[in-house]
Amino acid sequence: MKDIKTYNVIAQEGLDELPADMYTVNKSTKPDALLIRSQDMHKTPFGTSVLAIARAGAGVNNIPLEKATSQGTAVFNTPGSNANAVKELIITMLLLSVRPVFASVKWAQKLAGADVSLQTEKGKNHFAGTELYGKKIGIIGLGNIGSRVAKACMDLGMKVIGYDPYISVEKAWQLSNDIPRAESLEELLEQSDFITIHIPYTDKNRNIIGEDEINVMKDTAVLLNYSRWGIVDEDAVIKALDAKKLRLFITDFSSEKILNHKQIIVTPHLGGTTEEAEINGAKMAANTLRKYLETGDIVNSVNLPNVEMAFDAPLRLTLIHQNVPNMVGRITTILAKEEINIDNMINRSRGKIAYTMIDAADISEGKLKELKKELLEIPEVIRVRALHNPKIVK
Ligand SMILES: NC(=O)C1=CN([C@@H]2O[C@H](COP(=O)(O)OP(=O)(O)OC[C@H]3O[C@@H](n4cnc5c(N)ncnc54)[C@H](O)[C@@H]3O)[C@@H](O)[C@H]2O)C=CC1
Ligand SMILES: O=C(O)CCC(=O)C(=O)O
Repeated sequence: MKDIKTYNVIAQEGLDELPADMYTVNKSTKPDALLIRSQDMHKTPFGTSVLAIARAGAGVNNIPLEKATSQGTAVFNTPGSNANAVKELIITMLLLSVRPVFASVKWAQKLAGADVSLQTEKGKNHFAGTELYGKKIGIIGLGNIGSRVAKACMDLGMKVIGYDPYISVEKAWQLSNDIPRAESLEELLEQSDFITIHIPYTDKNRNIIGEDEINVMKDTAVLLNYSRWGIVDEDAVIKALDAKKLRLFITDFSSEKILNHKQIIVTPHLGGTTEEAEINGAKMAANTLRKYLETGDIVNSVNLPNVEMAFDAPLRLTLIHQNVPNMVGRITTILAKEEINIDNMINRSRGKIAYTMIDAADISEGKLKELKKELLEIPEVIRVRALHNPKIVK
C-alpha cells in the first residue's frame, strides 16, 4: 500500500485513478508521494519518504527542484493539461481590454423608468469599443499555452508575432508555419498592440519585462501576464501606466502594490481554474505518479531524465545516482557478485543526475535487502528501489 498526500483542491476524478487496494490518500504522516497544485513546497517540509511529487499543472517554481533531486524525489508536471483554459481566459481578457463590458453593464443596471430603451440608445456611445481584428499581438513563449493563444488570435483575425528562442523541437514542429517569429524580444515589443507572456518563472526570466522593455513598446500597448508573478517588474509597469507609456496591464497575479490601480486588471490566479483543466491535470498527475511508483518509468519529469522500458521480468531495480563515469560498471559488478542475471537494462542522464533501471529474475527478500544496502554504499547512489512486477504472481 502506498500513501499519496494531497495539497490544494485536487479533482476527485484524479484521485479516482488511484485504486483503493493499492493506494491510500492523506492517511500517513510519511507519505510515499505528493499530489499538489500551487502549494509552496519551498515552505512545506517533505521528507525522504516522498518518492515523487506530481504538480497538476505546468509551473514548477513552487517546488525546490534541487532539494528534491538531491534526496532522490522525482518531480513531475502535467504539460498542456490546463493550456486550453489559459488560452480561453487570455481571449476573454483581450476582449475585455477593448470593449468596456463591465462599465457598460454597471451603467445599464442602474437605469430605471419606462424609457429605459431610449436612455440605452442615448447613452451607449460612452461605451464604444475597438476591435481585435487586424491588431497585432506579440506572444512571448510558444509552448503549450503560447501556441494555442497564437492560433486562437489568428482565428480572430489578429496579426500574430511570436518569440521563443528556446522552443523544443517537438513544439516547433507542432507550431503553425503561419506564425512569424521575432528575432529578438525588442522586435516583438515594438510592433505589438497586445503583448502576452507564456513562459516559466526562472532566474533568467525574472523581471524579463522591465523599464527598458516597456520603453520599446507602443504607448497604447496592453500587456498581459498570465505566467507568474515576478516575470514583469511591477514598479516599472506602474511608472509606465502613470506616465501614459502603457495603456493597460492585465495580470493573474495580485500584489499589494498593484491593487486598485485604475489601469490594472487583476484576476485571482484563475488561468488553469476550469472544471476541465482541473480534471485533466489531476488525472494526468495521478497516472504519472502510478507509472513511476509501480513501474519506475519516468514521464514528464522536470528533474530526472524521462525513461520508459517494458516491464516483463519479475524484479526491477531503479537507481537515482550522480551522472559520473563508471556508475553502470560499479552497479553491475555488485549484481554479478550476487549472481544476479540482468534481463534488461537502461541508463539515462539529465545534467548532473542519472537514472538506471535493471530488470532481473526474482530473488529472496533477504538477498534483496542485502543488495539494496550494497548499492546504497556506492557514494554517488541517491536512491534504490526494488519493484516486483504486478503482472507476475509469485
Ligand atoms: N495563470 C495560470 O493559472 C497558469 C500559468 N501558467 C504559467 O505559464 C507558463 C507556461 O506554461 P506552458 O505554455 O504550459 O509551458 P511550456 O513549457 O509548454 O511553454 C513554455 C515556453 O516558454 C519558452 N520560454 C522560456 N523562457 C523564455 C523566454 N525568456 N523567452 C521566450 N520564450 C521562453 C520555452 O521555450 C517554452 O516553449 C508556466 O510555466 C506557468 O508558470 C501555466 C498554466 C496556468
Ligand atoms: O490552478 C492551478 O493549480 C495553477 C495553475 C498554474 O499556475 C500552472 O499550471 O502553472
